[in-house]
Amino acid sequence: MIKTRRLNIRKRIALVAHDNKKKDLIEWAEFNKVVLAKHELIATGTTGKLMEDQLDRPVKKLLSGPLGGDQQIGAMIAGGEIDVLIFFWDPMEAQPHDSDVKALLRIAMAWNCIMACDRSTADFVLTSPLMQTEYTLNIPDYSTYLKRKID
Ligand SMILES: O=C(CO)COP(=O)(O)O
Repeated sequence: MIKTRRLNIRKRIALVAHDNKKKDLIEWAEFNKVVLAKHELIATGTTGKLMEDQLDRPVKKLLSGPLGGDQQIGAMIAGGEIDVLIFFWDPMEAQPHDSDVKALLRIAMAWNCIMACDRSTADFVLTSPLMQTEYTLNIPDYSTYLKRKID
């Protein structure tokens, strides 16, 4: 049986950016302010504060990334509480919480979460007609894998 998840028209978008990428995310969010206004925003602590100031609207702020915010977003993805992840991670600088960053990227892949890690992909995601409709997301079927683990 194929498992699916129904995404509403109003998507729950998680926003996360590393320090060297925060300026990029702010500019991107300002450019896309009108579209973003139609959706619910969730973010790691510092990113969320910057987004609130820039967009002049409430953003659900979690802990700062290095203090557990990345893990909170990952848990929300696994729990079906995030529809889209916009994660501007820094490819040029190692982070003290690299293991959390990797875990977030991994769990997003594991759940087939819509994800963009740079401005061009984020633009393509946000302008997709699927953002303006309900959407049925297929959840990968790991039952064979799980069965193999139990056998
Ligand atoms: O570190 C982050 C993502 O890995 C982002 O966290 P902040 O938004 O709290 O800076």
